[in-house]
Amino acid sequence: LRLGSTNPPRPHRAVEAQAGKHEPSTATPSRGGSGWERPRFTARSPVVSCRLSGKEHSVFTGVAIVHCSSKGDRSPGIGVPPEAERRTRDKDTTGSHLHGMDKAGGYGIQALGGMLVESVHGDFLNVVGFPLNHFCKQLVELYYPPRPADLRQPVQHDSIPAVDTFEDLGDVDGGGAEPAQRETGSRHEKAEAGAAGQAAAEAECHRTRATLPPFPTRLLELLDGFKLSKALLTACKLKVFDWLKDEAPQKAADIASKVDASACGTERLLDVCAAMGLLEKTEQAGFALRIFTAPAVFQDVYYQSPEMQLRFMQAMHGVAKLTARQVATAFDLSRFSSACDVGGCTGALARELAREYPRLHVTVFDLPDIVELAVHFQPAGPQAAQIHFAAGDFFRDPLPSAELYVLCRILHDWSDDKVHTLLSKVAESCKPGAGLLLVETLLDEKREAQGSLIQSLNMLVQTEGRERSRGEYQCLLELHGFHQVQVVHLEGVLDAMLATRVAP
Ligand SMILES: C[S@@+](CC[C@H](N)C(=O)[O-])C[C@H]1O[C@@H](n2cnc3c(N)ncnc32)[C@H](O)[C@@H]1O
Repeated sequence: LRLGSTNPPRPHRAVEAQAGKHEPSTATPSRGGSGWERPRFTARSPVVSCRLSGKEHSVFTGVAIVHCSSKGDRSPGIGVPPEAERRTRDKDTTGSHLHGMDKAGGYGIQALGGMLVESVHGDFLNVVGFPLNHFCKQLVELYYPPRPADLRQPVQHDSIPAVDTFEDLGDVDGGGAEPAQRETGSRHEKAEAGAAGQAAAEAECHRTRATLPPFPTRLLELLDGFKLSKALLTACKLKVFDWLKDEAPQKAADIASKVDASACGTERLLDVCAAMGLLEKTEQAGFALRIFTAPAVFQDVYYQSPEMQLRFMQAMHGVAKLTARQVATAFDLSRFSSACDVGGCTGALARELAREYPRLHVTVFDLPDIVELAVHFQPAGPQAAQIHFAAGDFFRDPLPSAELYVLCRILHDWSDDKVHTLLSKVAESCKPGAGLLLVETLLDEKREAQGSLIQSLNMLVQTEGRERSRGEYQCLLELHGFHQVQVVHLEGVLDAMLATRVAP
């Protein structure tokens, strides 16, 4: 697929001069019963072209112009105006393919869908469905707020100013807030008026700056993120990482010749990969693949500072509150009188267990710092007397004794070795007949569920863990003496498994 889009519909003089050169050869969609307005051509045309069976097909969609001129507030993703689509289908046998293309926005080309896209003509963000028009207007409001005098004479904003006219907003044609200077009076008068005008403008500028909101850094980070993902896809497509896989560091020029790309472009691409931490760059040796040898440890990732700890707890608390009731009621746990929620964080699940089983006493076991902060998450209520907190490290310290152990979203954080260590500790603490309630997202056996595979990749990037299938968990449980495994799929992504400890 090749996707094309157009940028601002308002003509900039420099671009206007070229208008016509890029006008589409196909007819423009006219206003019909479909609600689409006739687009006005100003500069480049929004063209979607696709290569199918080696043949290039270009389709005029009217995407950006139609939306910008009629609605004014959102530029869409790829969306083919119904009439344009019909025209093209009538003319071309690629109708079904085009139908696929008009869903390109839905495939999320900014994310994994980007893998389908060979190249983008025009503005990537416009193809994605970035609300460019709205965005530009907001920028203008941020940096060029209208003066009271301008507000009295409303400016017709039938469209956004072209992006490349932003620096020129003082120009009347540019549609900005600064009115043009009038040519009146003698040279001397003009010079005086000019100086006074400039002083006033500077004072105005200082005042405006002082009241400006902070620079939108997050927005720029977001844009950088889009660009980084495209750079990464390009590097993968050129097989840069494959060329570096088994070899010593290489100079950009050597890789350029292997991937058949320009030396300068390849060097920039490799620099971006190095900045992302995927390659290592040394001036003498060149670029080498970065080997991730030391997997991250949970605390190092999430608990780097007290602020991060608290933020993580807040996130966990929110998620746990959403799922706690389902977890607590997945099985009948009324035969247990004591439970230990291992890695129970803020105690959100403990509270739901206590509410559901009024004779159950629950100990929440977590790291000392977390237990200390957990007080901030405890609401008053009748369950409070059923819940206690105990601090410790579940790899090193003895676990509180209980008839039921709960491991909710714990094992997926850890490597197989660590999971064995933890399960053997739980098994040691259990008497025969004790229960183990395991809550995780089970990978489907064929590993086809994209969502959980992506989640599994996420676990690897963020921790040393991974998601596992029902079979894998069952093997782990049985290896540690837990049998009679029952599984319940909860609404959403979680699954609950209940197993019973048998006599060793
Ligand atoms: C992913 S959270 C799950 C929290 C909770 N079980 C839930 O499902 O919402 C993992 C929890 O394990 C705790 N944890 C991590 N390493 C630990 C350790 N070595 N000893 C005790 N708790 C630990 C963390 O502090 C955190 O509360």
